[in-house]
Amino acid sequence: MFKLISGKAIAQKRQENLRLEVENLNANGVTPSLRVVLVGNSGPSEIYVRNKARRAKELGLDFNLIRFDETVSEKELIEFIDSLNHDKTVDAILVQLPLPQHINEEKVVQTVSPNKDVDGFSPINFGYLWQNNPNIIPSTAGGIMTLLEESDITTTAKHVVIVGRSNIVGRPLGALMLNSDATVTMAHSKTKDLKSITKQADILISAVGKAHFITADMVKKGATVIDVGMNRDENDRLVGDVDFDDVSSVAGAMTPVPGGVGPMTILTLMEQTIEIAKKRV
Ligand SMILES: NC(=O)C1=CN([C@@H]2O[C@H](COP(=O)(O)OP(=O)(O)OC[C@H]3O[C@@H](n4cnc5c(N)ncnc54)[C@H](OP(=O)(O)O)[C@@H]3O)[C@@H](O)[C@H]2O)C=CC1
Ligand SMILES: Nc1nc(=O)c2c([nH]1)NC[C@@H]1CN(c3ccc(C(=O)N[C@@H](CCC(=O)O)C(=O)O)cc3)C=[N+]21
Ligand SMILES: [Mg+2]
Repeated sequence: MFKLISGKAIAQKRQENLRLEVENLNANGVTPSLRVVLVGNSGPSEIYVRNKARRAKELGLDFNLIRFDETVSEKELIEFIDSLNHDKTVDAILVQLPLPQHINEEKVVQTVSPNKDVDGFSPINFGYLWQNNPNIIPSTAGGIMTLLEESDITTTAKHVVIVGRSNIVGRPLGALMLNSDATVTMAHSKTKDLKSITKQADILISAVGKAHFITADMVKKGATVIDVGMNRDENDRLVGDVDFDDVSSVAGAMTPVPGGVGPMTILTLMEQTIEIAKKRV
């Protein structure tokens, strides 16, 4: 038995409730507002921005994308973020990553006020998460937890293997899985004999950024496989990290790309923007 997990369908279903919450806030004179800062351009960031703008519009959020040229100075960027921190009409701030080489990413992330840090990347929110006392959490990791919940896939006592340890995906997901009583293994580019580790996973999550990276020989029969990757293949098609046709013959459940984790990331971002805005009522 094989189950295709549609993040798209789950996100659509939950968005209906969100719309009602926004109506409720509107009745109280509050329109949740989100500001997205994008420096230069990268493929995955452009997809993210486009889809966020669409969902925000459907929900009636006050959404604004602020683009900076790749050559913007660190100082100018930080001053701009600080102006958003002080703007009372702004609930939530998201700075798209990665940033260009000449800009210190840590410094920029630390500039975002923890109260408006809808990505959950600020050290305060990251710390809360790792103390099992989460406040605002990173959207992709949060979206994956919702996706599993909605698919009745439990995490307690499961062996969860996460490939990738970035601050955006792998690390926060490791914390959430640990908080949810999974036994967690985090693998990365220095991991020895990766296949022997991924083969142990009841739930395997790939956040590497390489097309066809996960193949059937790396997956235990019946395992759940979650594909975070956003890559272009040889034919310039959008694909994940998982070799879908190969792995679907052994996995028990799997997310597609597109239509898997991506829509859940956006849903979670919208949910958290609305949560922050509720504090204004
Ligand atoms: N769908 C969504 O909502 C989202 C999708 N993405 C996509 O997910 C992918 C990962 O993103 P992100 O976490 O930002 O990427 P990063 O490049 O920051 O991290 C990649 C991770 O993969 C590890 N890695 C690289 N090569 C190997 C290897 N051969 N074996 C094992 N591990 C390896 C790296 O290890 P090391 O740390 O040792 O370098 C690193 O930890 C990208 O395709 C991105 O576009 C990202 C965010 C959201
Ligand atoms: N601060 C920050 N936070 C992030 O969460 C972040 C980031 N920077 N930088 C870029 C990556 C990438 N990312 C995506 C989110 C959703 C889709 C998405 O909507 N995917 C659709 C694509 C469908 C399509 O339009 O083709 C899907 O998978 O179905 C893609 C990529 C978030 N990231
Ligand atoms: Mg940099």
